[in-house]
Amino acid sequence: MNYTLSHIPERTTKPRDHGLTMVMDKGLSIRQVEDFLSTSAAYVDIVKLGWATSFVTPNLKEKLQVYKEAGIPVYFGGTLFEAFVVRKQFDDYRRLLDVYGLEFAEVSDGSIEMNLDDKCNYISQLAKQVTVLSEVGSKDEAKIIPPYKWIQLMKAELEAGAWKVIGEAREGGTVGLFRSSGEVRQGLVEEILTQIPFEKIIWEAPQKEQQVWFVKLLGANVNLGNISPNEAIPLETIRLGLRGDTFTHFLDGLGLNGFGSGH
Ligand SMILES: O=C(O)[C@H](CS(=O)(=O)O)OP(=O)(O)O
Repeated sequence: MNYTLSHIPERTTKPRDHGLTMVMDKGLSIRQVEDFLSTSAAYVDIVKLGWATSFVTPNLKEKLQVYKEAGIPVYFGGTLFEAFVVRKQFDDYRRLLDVYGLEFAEVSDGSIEMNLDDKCNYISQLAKQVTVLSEVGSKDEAKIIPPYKWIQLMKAELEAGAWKVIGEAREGGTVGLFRSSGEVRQGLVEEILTQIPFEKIIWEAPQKEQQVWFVKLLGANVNLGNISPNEAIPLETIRLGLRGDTFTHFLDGLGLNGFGSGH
């Protein structure tokens, strides 16, 4: 930090097990990645090259090298995994991870139908090779999965070897965990949390109001994903109670009583 400020919520430190910020890169150039990392590397734990953008991104190996030199692991979006699976190219996908030296992979079924046994099988096979993030939830806004089902899927996928489970929201934050308006499906989140430790879940929360909601519910060290590159620093200030949205939320807990009512 640039200067000293007392009473700041405690943050986990890198390499973090929780309190993760997952940024979605949807096609940054190498120069943009260098600029992004020069300001934000300290606040980014893992980067997803969104959906199948890695298929068409130029200079992919060089770009991955830039992230590697910054010590930030990268993985390809779950949609790419699904694109390989529907084409019966799972073995090619496994080889691809090695060719690009990736240490993380996402398993998802947001765009296709996949039964849980098959999904768990993919997770356990990939877990022998890389660290697996598995995503729960559909990209189809008409497909509402009831809370008990989210819990059942998350439990099974963690047991199959996923390091974390990701709650689906897409780039816009309007499906899965959220209503089409972007409002959090609060009952769903609360029910999930009765069964799954919060440290095991990465909540996709691309909108500021969604990030604020989760930080208020679960604290500075909640795992948040699908953060856009230019929102990594703003998110860190939200986590630390240094933006208006969470400023008063943290005061009492930090021993700064009596300032929480807006004066
Ligand atoms: O689900 C996601 O966050 C993304 C991006 S979007 O759905 O295409 O907007 O997909 P993923 O394949 O996990 O990157």
